Amino acid sequence: MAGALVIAIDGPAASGKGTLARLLATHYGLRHLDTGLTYRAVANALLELGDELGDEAAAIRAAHDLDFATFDRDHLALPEIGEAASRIAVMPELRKVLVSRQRAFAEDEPGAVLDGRDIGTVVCPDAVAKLYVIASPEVRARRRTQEVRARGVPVEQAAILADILKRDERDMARADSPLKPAPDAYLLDTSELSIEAAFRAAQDYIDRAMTGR
Ligand SMILES: Nc1ncnc2c1ncn2[C@@H]1O[C@H](COP(=O)(O)OP(=O)(O)O)[C@@H](O)[C@H]1O
Ligand SMILES: Nc1ccn([C@@H]2O[C@H](COP(=O)(O)OP(=O)(O)O)[C@@H](O)[C@H]2O)c(=O)n1
Repeated sequence: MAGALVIAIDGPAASGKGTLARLLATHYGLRHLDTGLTYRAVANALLELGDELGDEAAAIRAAHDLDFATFDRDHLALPEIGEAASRIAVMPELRKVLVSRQRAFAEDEPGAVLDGRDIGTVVCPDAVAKLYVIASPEVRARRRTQEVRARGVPVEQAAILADILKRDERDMARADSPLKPAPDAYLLDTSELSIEAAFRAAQDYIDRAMTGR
């Protein structure tokens, strides 16, 4: 993996991880993987097969079959799939399969930006830069509500807030790879920042991390 440059971005639901990851990948000429989509796609496969969400063997088969290049982002963005994703994300053997595939993606040249919940702590602990992105629950619920409505799905902000809080709690409380900042992560609160300002703050930190300053 000599030379692969990896940027890890973690944080709670709708904090702005994916937005930053896409912008940073373009800026640094890296590939991007939204690891949340991998959990959402497995959950979606189980729902489509009519399988129980608790069937770990079926989840593992779906994880092996995933094509990381062709996620149906619009469909996977539905709130009920996010909820189902966080329920299957507690399964240790499923996580092993997805983590191994995510790591392989990260290690390909020239490197990549990965965003999720356990990138800096588990998937890529040696990443050159680690960001932990947060925003207040109210701000996150407002942004996510606008985003889902823009996709043509009518949702109530109160329901989105409840979904976000429930998922955060489950993601932070699970035994395997809980959501938490890596000890060496840079904390970025985007509550009061525009996308542009958040990007500049992230870029400034990453430039310093890459030059060892
Ligand atoms: N700093 C920001 N200011 C305003 N809106 C933002 C900001 N960062 C992200 N958003 C918007 O908030 C929503 C959630 O962001 P996203 O990057 O998808 O979060 P995550 O990947 O953490 O779930 C998106 O609609 C995105 O455009
Ligand atoms: N690296 C990751 C990424 C997502 N997940 C799980 O997948 C769910 C959906 O992740 P996501 O990143 O698509 O969610 P949002 O932050 O976009 O709402 C999360 O609530 C987690 O339970 C995980 O466990 N580990």
